Amino acid sequence: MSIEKILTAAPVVPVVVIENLEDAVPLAQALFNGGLKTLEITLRTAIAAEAVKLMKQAVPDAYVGTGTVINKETFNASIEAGADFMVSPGVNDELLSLAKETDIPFLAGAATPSEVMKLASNGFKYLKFFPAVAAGGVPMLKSIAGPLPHIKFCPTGGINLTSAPDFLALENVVCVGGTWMLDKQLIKDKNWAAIEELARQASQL
Ligand SMILES: O=C(O)C(=O)C[C@H](O)[C@H](O)COP(=O)(O)O
Repeated sequence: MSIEKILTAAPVVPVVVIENLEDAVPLAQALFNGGLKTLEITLRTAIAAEAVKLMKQAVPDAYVGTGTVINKETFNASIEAGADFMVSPGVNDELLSLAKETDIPFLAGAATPSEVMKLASNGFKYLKFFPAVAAGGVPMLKSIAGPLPHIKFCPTGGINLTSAPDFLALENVVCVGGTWMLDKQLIKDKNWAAIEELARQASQL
């Protein structure tokens, strides 16, 4: 499986924080049925790895990956959970060497030209641009495309339904990450139909 295929399956990658394990499957189904084929599950909660396993079983056609992969522990937890891909908000040398040892696609994060260049020299062609809005948003990505047009990004961080199209219009953007379709109150109410509708809206961008 290539990171390109995973990132181009839909225009938006939902960045999911699972607070209750019982929400994992209906949430994944709602997102997938709404057209969001690639799901990033952040390893920020203790149950996240278990959630990834359940989601993969219940929605086998989705690409279910892990987010917040920041060290060896989260890297290994991702492998153990059977993640289809991994996402890091940045990168460090430990993660770089771990990523080379696995076939699981690894989406590393960068926020500056130097970070992009370092990852490009390590063979990365697709990167997470994080934190997208805080790090300069659309103008920053346009500037990076000047000297580094071959690197493609999934900008994430501060993007919403209104701003997503401006990012998606850029040549060097393949998809955006976001949380706006994961409305906390709707999840609390277990209103999966409404989440599916928000996902559908996002998938049609
Ligand atoms: O957990 C990680 O590894 C992250 O990189 C953080 C997420 O990408 C942001 O939490 C996105 O959240 P929004 O700003 O609401 O779009």
